[in-house]
Amino acid sequence: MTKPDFEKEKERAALHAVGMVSDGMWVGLGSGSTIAYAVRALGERVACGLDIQAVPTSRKTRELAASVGIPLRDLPDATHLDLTIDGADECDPRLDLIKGGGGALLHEKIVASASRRLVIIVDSRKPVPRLLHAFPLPVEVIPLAIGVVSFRLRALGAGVTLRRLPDGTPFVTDEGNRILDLTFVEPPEPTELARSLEAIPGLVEHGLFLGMTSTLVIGRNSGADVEIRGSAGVGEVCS
Ligand SMILES: O=C[C@H](O)[C@H](O)[C@H](O)COP(=O)(O)O
Repeated sequence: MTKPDFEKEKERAALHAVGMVSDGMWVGLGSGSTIAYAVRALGERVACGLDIQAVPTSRKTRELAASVGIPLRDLPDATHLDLTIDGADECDPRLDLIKGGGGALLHEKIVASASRRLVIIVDSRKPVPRLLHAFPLPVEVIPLAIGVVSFRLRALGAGVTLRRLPDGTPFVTDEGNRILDLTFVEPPEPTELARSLEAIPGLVEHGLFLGMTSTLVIGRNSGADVEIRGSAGVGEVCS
């Protein structure tokens, strides 16, 4: 059996999602390696005359989008968006997600929450039967609350790890916060966990995106290019 080409899957999912964008839209751009394919493809459509405004969710996405000529708006300028394209670390059959593997969950959740449609693009490794059984759940915490928040997270049954860079220094988010990665020996129900996390002062946001996804696009290697879950919808493609 041939080994799956996950980069090909990401690209196929990204191309499909970019086909859903049409003239006049305000488009949210997520973060991560899968989104990079979408940003480059969107840049090609902009070069062909597609007229959009885009709101990036991280410094990295902003830089890439600017480099391919996508017109950009800042998050404070946005009130609502037509469509957001983003990646995910895990997605379950209800299209609920874990996000934040790259540490961009706070801006991503604000943009997703302001979007009429959230289109999630993933490769075939991301769909799982249940969340919280494999990928650690990222939460963003203000630096001075790290001790207090960690204590309360452990009381909820979580294993807590401060995310660090390869040189050992703490990872710092675009908002100057820290990321704690949570693991569970006995994974809780995501909705209940989300409620508990939202009640902890100093915990700014968590990576559970529940009930937000409109469409999940899974890139495939063989057969059809993509598998769609949730609502479909394809716009024009630049030739
Ligand atoms: O913080 C990062 C984001 O939530 C990403 O969308 C997520 O980690 C997926 O990234 P990738 O496409 O690189 O797997």
